[in-house]
Amino acid sequence: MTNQNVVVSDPKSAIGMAIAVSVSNSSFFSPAVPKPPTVPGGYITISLKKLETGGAGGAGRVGAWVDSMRASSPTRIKSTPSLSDTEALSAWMLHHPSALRTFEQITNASKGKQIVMFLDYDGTLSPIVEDPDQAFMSKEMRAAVKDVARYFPTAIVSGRCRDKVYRFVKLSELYYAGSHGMDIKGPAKGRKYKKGNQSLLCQPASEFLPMIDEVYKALLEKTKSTPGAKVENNKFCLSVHFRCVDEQRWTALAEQVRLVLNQYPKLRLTQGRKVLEIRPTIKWDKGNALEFLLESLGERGLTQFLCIKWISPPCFVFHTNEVSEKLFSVLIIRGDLSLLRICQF
Ligand SMILES: O=P(O)(O)OC[C@H]1O[C@H](O[C@H]2O[C@H](CO)[C@@H](O)[C@H](O)[C@H]2O)[C@H](O)[C@@H](O)[C@@H]1O
Repeated sequence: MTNQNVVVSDPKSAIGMAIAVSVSNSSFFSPAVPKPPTVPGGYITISLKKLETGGAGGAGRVGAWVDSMRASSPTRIKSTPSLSDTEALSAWMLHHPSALRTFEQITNASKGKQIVMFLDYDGTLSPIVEDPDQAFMSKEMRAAVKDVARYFPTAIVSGRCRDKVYRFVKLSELYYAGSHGMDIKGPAKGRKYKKGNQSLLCQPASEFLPMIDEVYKALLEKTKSTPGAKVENNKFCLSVHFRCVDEQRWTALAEQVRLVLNQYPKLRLTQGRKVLEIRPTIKWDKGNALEFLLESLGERGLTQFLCIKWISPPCFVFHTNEVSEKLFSVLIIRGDLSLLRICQF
């Protein structure tokens, strides 16, 4: 597994990095990068879609938004997977070799590296629920994360407001990157990875705070006539949830959002799971947050990393930061080890 050149491409997958890899002994990996299908007991990751905002021509644009809203499949656990789900899973597994058979290679690649753990929150540490304020994590999950953080620097990278994620997770020894990576803070507790007394803080979109606040109020007002719509203030970005909105009203909701956003060309719209996300146009996302955290760990004397990202669907991705990086990833669907697969992102 040598000479793998890693290119960080688009900011998505649940924690924000899609990575293209060229691998010399490519037989180890499958060439394409299909998304894992919906699997029994699992979730599907919805690709981030950049949706145009600003300018005229509202009707066509709203239509495109609504198409995209429809295309974002529900992420609830399916109790009875359909035949096509099962077929899609089998086809996907065929192209993704079992990680169990190459486990030695995986552990060899981790030798001499600092393991760093990156975790998503919604749909990974907590189940997807209708009310975003009720997305609690279980005691068991908290204990598991606490355990991991005893051994490796551990970060939670989320689209949510950092304080809110902290209130859910309640572990002061972790790194938190909220607002899609635009609000990063180092551990309040534990000096192991700290530089002197300095606590790490990075907020590259702080100039947008007043604008986000203003747009939050405008969206609250504009969408109040849409039953089920919920606007969430994530500090440096906003979410308009439509999980509980009747599909008949999605067009009206998209139009309400468009009317507000038309006044703010410095904001852009993206889409998550049953949610429209409004963010500053700055070139900063979860991938940048991940790189920033690795750099800052580097300044603290740690250099060779093996990053493990745990994303939705529950998945571990291993990523080293060696020059001409070696990268491979392993996808594990919770609860079924036979689904531990090598993937290429
Ligand atoms: O990029 P992420 O870290 O995955 O954040 C995306 C959104 O996550 C949260 O919403 C999602 O989870 C909710 C609770 O389970 C669910 O109700 C919602 O439908 C999901 O989209 C969060 O509340 C949003 O602000 C984030 O944009």
